[in-house]
Amino acid sequence: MACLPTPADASLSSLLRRDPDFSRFSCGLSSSGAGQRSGCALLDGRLRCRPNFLVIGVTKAGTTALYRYLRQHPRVGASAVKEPAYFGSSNATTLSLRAYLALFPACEACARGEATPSYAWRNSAPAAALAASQLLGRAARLLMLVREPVERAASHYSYFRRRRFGAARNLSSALTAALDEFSLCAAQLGGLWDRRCTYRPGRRAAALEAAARTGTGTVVLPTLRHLARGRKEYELVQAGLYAEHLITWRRRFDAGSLLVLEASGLWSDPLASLRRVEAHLGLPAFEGYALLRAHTLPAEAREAQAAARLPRGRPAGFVPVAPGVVRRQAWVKASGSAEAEPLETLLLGRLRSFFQPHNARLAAMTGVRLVT
Ligand SMILES: Nc1ncnc2c1ncn2[C@@H]1O[C@H](COP(=O)(O)OS(=O)(=O)O)[C@@H](OP(=O)(O)O)[C@H]1O
Repeated sequence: MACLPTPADASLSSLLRRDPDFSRFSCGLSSSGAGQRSGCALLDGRLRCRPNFLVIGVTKAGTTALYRYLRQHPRVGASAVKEPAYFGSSNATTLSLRAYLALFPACEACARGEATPSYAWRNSAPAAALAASQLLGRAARLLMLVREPVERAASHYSYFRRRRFGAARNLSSALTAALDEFSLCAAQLGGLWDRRCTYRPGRRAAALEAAARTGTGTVVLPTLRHLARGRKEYELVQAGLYAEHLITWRRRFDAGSLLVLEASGLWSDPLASLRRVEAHLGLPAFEGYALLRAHTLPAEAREAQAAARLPRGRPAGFVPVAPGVVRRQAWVKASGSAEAEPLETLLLGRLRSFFQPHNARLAAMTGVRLVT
């Protein structure tokens, strides 16, 4: 009887190793051909089904809206909570497999899935991709929403501010700190850019330091040491390195498993995006979506909506909003005041040259073009 394979890389797969239900569930799957196809098996006498799709990210690119749309489709069994954050986590609060599977309806013929926007890009992304491929199989479907990275970072920063994460006083200083950290990391690890700076740069710094102490490695500048403290500002830029994250996830899943969608497309023409999602998940087209409105829209966007000729029956939240309008909205929110916080030309130039090669790689890999 073939069960889930033993993880090849034990250090990455502690989640899989420490939960005995993994082997029991996977053996149950393997014992019946039908179960294997549907991804459902008996676990302690109850039918449990693994997800067969994941919305892996990215944070602040409209994942809540996509999850809410998917919940409406009659053939989708979405998880009972939006962000179980099951894969990749190694702390004690991680859900057990049993609790995770209990989030999904035991519908053998439906597409079951969840949306955890941090799967794609966090330091734990390589571990999450491996664990997800081991539970779901390499042919599972993945969806990743991307958003112009500066706009995304501004939205993310406004969330940090509300939660009092990070030390930066405003969006500009947060982004400056993040860019400085990346430059330092890249400079110390060699070359203008180094993929090793994408995940756990602090760990790299500590390893280099240890090597330097024993005389076998490079001396690390003290300035890089603070990366080991996992500063939140770093995440503002880290999450926007979409091509790097794609490479990480593509390594673990079949070619064609991953669909990348642009957030602004989901917002401006949700039905067109949802048709692509349905096709990717092998679902029939659903005609009954209740279209969601944007959570918040700035006054300019509301005026633009009012002035626009709306297609009959389409709610106002879905009129395309000019990129500049959305961008200003994010900056207003990030600054926490009614006044927009314009980013200085110098900083914008730095951000553009930082993200440009990443955006170009994303375009080459997926055809999705983001202009910073
Ligand atoms: N329909 C529509 N139109 C315009 N904007 C929309 C829409 N749906 C979601 N959003 C914006 O998406 C941002 C939230 O993204 P997420 O749901 O992925 O956030 S989270 O990671 O789950 O916290 C958040 O962006 P900001 O407003 O810039 O913060 C939402 O306003």
